[in-house]
Amino acid sequence: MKKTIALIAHDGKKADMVAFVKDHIEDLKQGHIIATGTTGSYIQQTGLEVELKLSGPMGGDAQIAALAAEGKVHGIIFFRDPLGKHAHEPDIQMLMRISDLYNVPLATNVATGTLIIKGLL
Ligand SMILES: O=C(CO)COP(=O)(O)O
Repeated sequence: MKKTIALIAHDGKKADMVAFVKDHIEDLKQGHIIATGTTGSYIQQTGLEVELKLSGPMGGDAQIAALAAEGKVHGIIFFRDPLGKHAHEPDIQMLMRISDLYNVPLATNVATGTLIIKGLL
């Protein structure tokens, strides 16, 4: 069964996410990739197949959290912008809480994101 990996990046980190996807595209092709809407539309430009959820501020983080709670997401790579402020901060915290509650690996930077890919794909 393919592992489902969620990719999410705040605006200040979207370029980093695209570079990360390009660096790991062959590994990522082994999984089922989902992403929040805007992040996903950038990732699609790399040629990687991505299932798009809603944009983060419109509920995309919450959708991914719900899937994680149902055991349908096996790893989350979430490049947060430590300098940004977000109207949907409660959703972001909820996603992180759910990943801890259900023991779903969640990476917040390139180094740990690489470990998730190497461990799961
Ligand atoms: O806001 C986000 C995560 O909290 C990301 O959402 P987008 O990928 O739609 O920009």
